[in-house]
Amino acid sequence: MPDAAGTAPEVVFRAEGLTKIYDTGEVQVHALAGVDLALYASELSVLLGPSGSGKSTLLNILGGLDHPTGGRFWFRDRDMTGAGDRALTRYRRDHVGFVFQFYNLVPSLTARENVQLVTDVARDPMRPAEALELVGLGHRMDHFPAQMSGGEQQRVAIARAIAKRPEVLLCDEPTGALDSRTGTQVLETLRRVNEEFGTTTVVITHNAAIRQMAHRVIRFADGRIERIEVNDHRLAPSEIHW
Ligand SMILES: Nc1ncnc2c1ncn2[C@@H]1O[C@H](COP(=O)(O)OP(=O)(O)OP(=O)(O)O)[C@@H](O)[C@H]1O
Repeated sequence: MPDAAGTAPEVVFRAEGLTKIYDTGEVQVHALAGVDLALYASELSVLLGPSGSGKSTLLNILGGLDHPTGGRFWFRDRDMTGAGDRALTRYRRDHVGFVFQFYNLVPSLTARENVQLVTDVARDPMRPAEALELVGLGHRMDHFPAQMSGGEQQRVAIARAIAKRPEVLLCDEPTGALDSRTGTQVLETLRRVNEEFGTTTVVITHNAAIRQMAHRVIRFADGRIERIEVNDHRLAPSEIHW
C-alpha cells in the first residue's frame, strides 16, 4: 500500500509458499502449510493464532534460527531459502534481534554485562548504557537479574536485542510471563524502539488486545495465514486494556 507521499513501502521479508514439516519419525507435523507474506520496513506487526498454528515456526525461519522445508523467503533482496548455517549465523548477528518469553539473561552478570555480551561482538553497537537508558533502566545497570522484576528483566532482554541496532526485532510472546501493568511497560518499550529507530518489529502474542498497537495484524490458523488486517488507528499500549 503506498504511503501518503505515494511511495511504496520497502519490503523487508517476503515469503512464498513457505512450508515446514517436522518429521519426528512416527508422525509428520505440518507446522507451516504454505505461507505467503510480505512484511514492511518500520512496521510493527502482531502475529495472532491458536497454539500450534505455526507462529513460532515462522518467526524462527524469518530470524534464521530454523530452515524451511519448502517454499522461498527473502530478507530484503537476499534470497535466504538455501542459506547454510554459517550464512544464517552471520545474518542473525548482523540484522536480527530476538526477544523471547523467558528473558534468557545470564544470572551471574549484571544488566550492563548481559548487554555487553552482544555489543562486544556486534559491528556498530550502542554502548550498553545507552541501550539500557533507552529501555528506562539507566538506574539499574549494575543490578543482577535476580534483583529485578520480570518486566525489568524483559526490558534488559530488549536492550540486549536492540544494542546492536538490528534492522528487525522478532519477539515471541514477550509479555507472556508478565502481568498487565509490567506487560504494558514492555510493549511501550517495543513501541518506542519501533518509532525512534524504525526497527521492523514482529510480535507473537496470545493476547488479542495487543493487536491494537500494530500497524499490521496477521492471523494464523493451521499453518496458514487466515487473514491480514491493517490498522488505520493504532492505540498506545497504555490505552489497551486486558
Ligand atoms: N521441533 C519440533 N519438532 C516437532 N514438532 C514441532 C517442533 N516445533 C514445533 N512443532 C510443532 O509444529 C506445530 C507448530 O508449532 P509452533 O510452535 O510454530 O506453533 P505456535 O503457533 O507458535 O504455538 P504456541 O502459540 O503454542 O507457541 C505444532 O504442532 C508443534 O507441536
